[in-house]
Amino acid sequence: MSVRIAPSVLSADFSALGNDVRMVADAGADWIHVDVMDGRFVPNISIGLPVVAALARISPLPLDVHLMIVEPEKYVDAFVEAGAASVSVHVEATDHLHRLVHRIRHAGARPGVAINPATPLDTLADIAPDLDIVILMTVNPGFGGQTFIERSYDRLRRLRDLLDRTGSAATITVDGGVDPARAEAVVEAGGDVLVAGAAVFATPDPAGAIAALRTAGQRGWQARARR
Ligand SMILES: O=C(CO)[C@@H](O)[C@H](O)COP(=O)(O)O
Ligand SMILES: [Co+2]
Repeated sequence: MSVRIAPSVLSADFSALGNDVRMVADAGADWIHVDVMDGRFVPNISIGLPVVAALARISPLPLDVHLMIVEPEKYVDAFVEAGAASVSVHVEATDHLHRLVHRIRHAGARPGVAINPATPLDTLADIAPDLDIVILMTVNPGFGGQTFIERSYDRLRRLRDLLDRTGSAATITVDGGVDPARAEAVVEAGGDVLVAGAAVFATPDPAGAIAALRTAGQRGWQARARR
């Protein structure tokens, strides 16, 4: 196992989404991260079910769907049906996280939980063993291209400890403001999957950015293994 790279199509060219997905797949990305925003849980509206279904038809890579929506219980089955390989819901968006996580798995996708920068990590302690993915938000959700919140390194280390302590095999996805300059430290602190939107799609050389994320991430992975 090694670091995985998940470009976020939030910063892709929406008029040529299929091309952008194929381009990052050819460049060696591992997952396609799809940010679904409803204008209520977050102050932005992005894409929804028809786009996920269309991407699922053409994507050579698994779709990692990040739901930033209220009442996610109304929609998780539909996103799995649309072709999501993993579906993550926000811990802040539901009162019935255990039921929802198991519903996602029962529907046939890998369940994940995303957590905002100000939410105590301990909220995850009792659900962690049931998760495949924890998305640690390193910006406030809602927009691509924001600056990584520095305090996230400490949260990453504490989340890694929490997963070890609770016997959880979940991977940690680091989401927001990740770029090649931060990738090594982010992985060394506990990240397994690097989401990158602007750092991939808002550069003139997306393939080079993916390679740089992987090289730096691998260094962090090795440093973590040595500890
Ligand atoms: O979920 C989100 C934002 O809410 C992210 O997935 C962003 O889309 C990542 O974009 P960058 O910060 O890497 O530009
Ligand atoms: Co996201």
